[in-house]
Amino acid sequence: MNELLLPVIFIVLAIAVIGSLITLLVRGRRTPPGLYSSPRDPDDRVEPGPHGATSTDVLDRPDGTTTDVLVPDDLSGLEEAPPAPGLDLVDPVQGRLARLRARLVRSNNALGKGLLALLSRDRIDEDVWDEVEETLLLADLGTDPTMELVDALRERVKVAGSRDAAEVKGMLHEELVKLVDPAMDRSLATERHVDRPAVVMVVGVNGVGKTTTVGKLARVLVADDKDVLLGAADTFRAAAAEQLATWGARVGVPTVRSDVDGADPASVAFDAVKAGIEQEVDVVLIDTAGRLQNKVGLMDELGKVKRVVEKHGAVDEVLLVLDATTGQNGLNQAKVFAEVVDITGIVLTKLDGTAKGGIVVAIQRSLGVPVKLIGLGEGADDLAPFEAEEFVDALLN
Ligand SMILES: Nc1nc2c(ncn2[C@@H]2O[C@H](COP(=O)(O)OP(=O)(O)OP(=O)(O)O)[C@@H](O)[C@H]2O)c(=O)[nH]1
Repeated sequence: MNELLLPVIFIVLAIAVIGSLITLLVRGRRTPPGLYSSPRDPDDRVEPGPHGATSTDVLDRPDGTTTDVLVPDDLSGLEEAPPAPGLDLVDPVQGRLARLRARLVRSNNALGKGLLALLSRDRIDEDVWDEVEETLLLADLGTDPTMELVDALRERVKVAGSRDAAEVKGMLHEELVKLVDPAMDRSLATERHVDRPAVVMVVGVNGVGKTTTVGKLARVLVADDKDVLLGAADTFRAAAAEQLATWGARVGVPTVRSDVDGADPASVAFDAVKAGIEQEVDVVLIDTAGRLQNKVGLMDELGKVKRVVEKHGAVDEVLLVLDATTGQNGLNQAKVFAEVVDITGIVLTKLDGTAKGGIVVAIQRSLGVPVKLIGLGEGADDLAPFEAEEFVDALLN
């Protein structure tokens, strides 16, 4: 019996040892956590190379010729890549405006304080209403919204017959929220389609913060578990593609760019979306060059970028970036851009540096398009989804 038992034990032990070795070998060959496996799933992350791209590729252009565009490699080559080095941790997006409200309060509370001081005077006569009007106009609220607000408040104060500070503040709060319009749909169309990514184009004049906004938005989307790809269609400014790729690399997002200065932006944008389709990403964000609204050639070029991208399918969002500190000039820019590319949302940057928060209302009114995001600083996570109530709260505190 013992003679039989010994070989059996030996065989069982040998099988166990060989099994363990095979398991270890298979584990060692798996994709490091965080890198793409094929096909992609929402949690995969790309390992950025220099400039955020992982290799160079030559893609077909829509017109059949070729262009040198740096496209992140397709996913197969990433299997053996080392784990990503420390990527940035992104601040949670939920409640960002509440966290950044100190910035708004600092720059805009003179408006709220001024209005409250006027409205809590013992006697509110015509002169006081004139001052209220002036304060609102100075905050760039615009003429029509200012008149509406003054009329509504005048009526309510008369009916209430009250000068109680808390009550007046409550009325002002309600009327301002109405003007900012909480009912507008401020969600970003960044849901992937069945067969292609959502495409977001970012447009605007020079220096308003387009590239910075694309970089910050990439972080917002990554924090929301989305696979993102950036397209550097700002081929005007030499440093723009590098700046964009650096933003992307910080959160493991690849960038499609051209290595030729002054390359055709439509071609780069087309190639970016093509790469996004091939790599099954969720969202492609396209940065475009700053262009003055009165330069017809440049505005035509922007229209072309959008039309060429749309050979892949409709663009989901066209975000117009406006610098809040430029006030009414932003309105003129907005109107011209809206004629060339259908604007679906406004990003209002540099609201941390101006007391003219009223521009939110003016811009929404003149375009009929909601402010979807606001920039409240130069920090990587200083971009917040816009919320009407929270915004008015910050103005009045
Ligand atoms: N204070 C503040 N600065 C900002 C904000 N957004 C962007 N900036 C700064 O604005 C400057 C211009 O930003 P860019 O992103 O390079 O602007 P751009 O529109 O891409 O510029 P061009 O490509 O030249 O048209 C940078 O110094 C940014 O840090 C913001 O919300 N607040």
